[in-house]
Amino acid sequence: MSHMDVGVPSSPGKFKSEKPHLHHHQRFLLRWHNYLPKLFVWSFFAAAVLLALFLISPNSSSTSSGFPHSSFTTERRFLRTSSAPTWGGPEWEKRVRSSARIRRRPFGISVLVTGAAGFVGTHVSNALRRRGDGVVGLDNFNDYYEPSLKRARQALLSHSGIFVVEGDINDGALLAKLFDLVAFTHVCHLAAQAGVRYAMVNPGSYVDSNVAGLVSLLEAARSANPQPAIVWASSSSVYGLNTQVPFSEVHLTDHPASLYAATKKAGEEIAHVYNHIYGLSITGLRFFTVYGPWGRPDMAYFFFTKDILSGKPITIFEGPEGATVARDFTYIDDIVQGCIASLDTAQKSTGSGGSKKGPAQLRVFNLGNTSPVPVVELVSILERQLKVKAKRKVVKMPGNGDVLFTHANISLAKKELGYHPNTDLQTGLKRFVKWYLAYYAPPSRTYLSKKGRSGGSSSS
Ligand SMILES: O=C(O)[C@H]1O[C@H](OP(=O)(O)OP(=O)(O)OC[C@H]2O[C@@H](n3ccc(=O)[nH]c3=O)[C@H](O)[C@@H]2O)[C@H](O)[C@@H](O)[C@H]1O
Repeated sequence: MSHMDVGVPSSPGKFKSEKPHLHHHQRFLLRWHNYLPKLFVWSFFAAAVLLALFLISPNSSSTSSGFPHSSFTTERRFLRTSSAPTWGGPEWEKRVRSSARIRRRPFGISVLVTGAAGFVGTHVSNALRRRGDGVVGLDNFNDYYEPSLKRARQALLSHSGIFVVEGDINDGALLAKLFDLVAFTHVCHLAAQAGVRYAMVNPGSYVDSNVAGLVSLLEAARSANPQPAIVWASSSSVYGLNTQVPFSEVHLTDHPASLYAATKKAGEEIAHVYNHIYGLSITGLRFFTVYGPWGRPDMAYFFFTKDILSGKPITIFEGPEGATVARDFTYIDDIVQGCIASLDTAQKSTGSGGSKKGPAQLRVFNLGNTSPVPVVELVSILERQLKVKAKRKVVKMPGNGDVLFTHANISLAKKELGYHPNTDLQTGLKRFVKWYLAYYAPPSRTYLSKKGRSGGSSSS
């Protein structure tokens, strides 16, 4: 029976006289029948609002650097990776093998580059390919920062004939498959959860990538036959609260100031274990604040550029009693030079079948620029390059894991790797700004529309 048949009022009171003819349970049912459409509409509306809030949450509560203003509690605990990473199948295997093929005989190497769609990963992969080495990339394309930038880097690599496998370093089956398909001579392990301050927002992601992910990678490498030599990204942050300058590899690294630093330090200890037990040849590189074209939007030089151009204030940290905060900013090409020299000088691993046949090489190098620059000076250089005055807001450095200064002693890398950084901050930032303006095309309306297209925020 429809409500039309029984004359259920369209508005209360209109057909009041008909109501008493109905039994109590009928009236109850009719009332519900009447409310159901409304209930449905309101439920639908509430669900839509919740969904919209969920979808916009990563950007709406973020600063340019991508972190929530209001609190450091975890607003989004897990990073999203590419929707459905798929691997396997004859076509996929063909692409992996073809990308790994060495074009430079007899000395070429075949390298698995993890984090290949990342900043350093892209540059290293390209440099290897340019000289004819085999390169296969691996990246999970997570949304720590705008995935569109990672996709653009992937397109660049694809243009050079490099295949980037979509997958996670924690996927042991995928790693085993890759080592099964290709006898990689080297792994350049650059996949990591980067960023010092974000460790207070999403600590779990540091453990997942920098500890569990590293172990997963080393497990696959020690089981591979032949075992590859490993070169991997540690960090200048392991020096933590060390006050001896310049930072040397012989200094203690027992006082990390952030969880990021602690996971990198843990990585160095884990490397020692895999070298000791399984004979893996391992080289850890302590990178000092790497910057340049195709860089990371979560880093200060990058989001300062964005904010200066859009007229937003930038926050510059200062130490206690106005102490200067400084970094040994290192240009990407110099870092690439150090990575490639490390790959070229890496000795073979000595293990096979899960046990070592003799001692293997274990190294750690600083890769810095050796000339720290105050952050205020970095801002002045950017102002000159961009021809826009920054709206500076100087604040006391919050207790967020940052250290006051970094300064690399690079004599060991000079001696063992022939490492000679030759790009000063002025020159390097000029190249970065040129790339940035071309990529985002500010400050015209094109900039705004492109920004929207690429996801807008420079959050991770
Ligand atoms: O060498 C490393 O091992 C690390 O280098 C990088 O960390 P950092 O040296 O901290 O770089 P970055 O964030 O660009 O801050 C630069 C400066 O700006 C200051 N800073 C920062 C933010 C801000 O709002 N204001 C400010 O003054 C800040 O206090 C600092 O003095 C990598 O991100 C990290 O992944 C790791 O690789």
